[in-house]
Amino acid sequence: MRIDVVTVFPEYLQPLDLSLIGRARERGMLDLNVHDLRRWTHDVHHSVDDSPAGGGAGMVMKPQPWGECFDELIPTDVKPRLLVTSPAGRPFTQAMAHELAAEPWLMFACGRYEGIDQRVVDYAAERMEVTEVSIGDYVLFGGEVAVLAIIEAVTRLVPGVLGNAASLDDESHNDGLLEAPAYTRPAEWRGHEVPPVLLSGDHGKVARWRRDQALLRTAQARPDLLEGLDRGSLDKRDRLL
Ligand SMILES: Nc1ccccc1-c1cnco1
Repeated sequence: MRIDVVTVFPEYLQPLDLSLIGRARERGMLDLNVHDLRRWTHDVHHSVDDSPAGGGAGMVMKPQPWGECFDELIPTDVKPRLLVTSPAGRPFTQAMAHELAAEPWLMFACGRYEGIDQRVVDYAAERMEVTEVSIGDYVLFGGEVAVLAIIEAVTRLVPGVLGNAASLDDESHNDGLLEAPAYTRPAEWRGHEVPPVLLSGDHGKVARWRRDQALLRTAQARPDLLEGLDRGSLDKRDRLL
């Protein structure tokens, strides 16, 4: 998978040099490139923003650098899927992570200030698939943090990036539920015990306990997820809870 990130703060993306993503890049599993948008500016101040048309507070990212960036990075015959991080975007979910993990080439445009001139999105949408995406209902200084979160969620689904693929099986949102609580040694710690079923060696009982805990946790913290759950995926015991 190829990923390009265009940002005015390339150093914000340095965490992508670390850990499993960094290793996947070294091994050639991820072709990930970070580009400074100011590379496509021509004035002495390398300006990327201007006053908002119609007035108002703040500044808007101007279209010219983005247009020249696309001209250089995107050939005529092969197009990336363009993700524009924005508070007004489509909510990012695990389902979208799976959708994006199937794409051969992703390009992320990190907005700053009051956003990117809308014509950048409209112009790009004439040439490639463009999705404005949000990681939540809150306001950040810019899109870089959102891009880090999305790239981590997506690349860990790319075969070979996550060492032990089994880790993908029992995690939150994978089966529509939040994951069960996790424990390790010692069996008792400061008056708190590991639930005895987890030490029983009975794999069937452990699996049932984890499923019950996942359902209870989801009902308490995210009842909305239960509404969206395919009822067919609930077995008879689930319905008793
Ligand atoms: N607040 C923001 C400001 C700029 C670019 C993205 C965002 C964003 C993305 N998801 C939530 O917020």
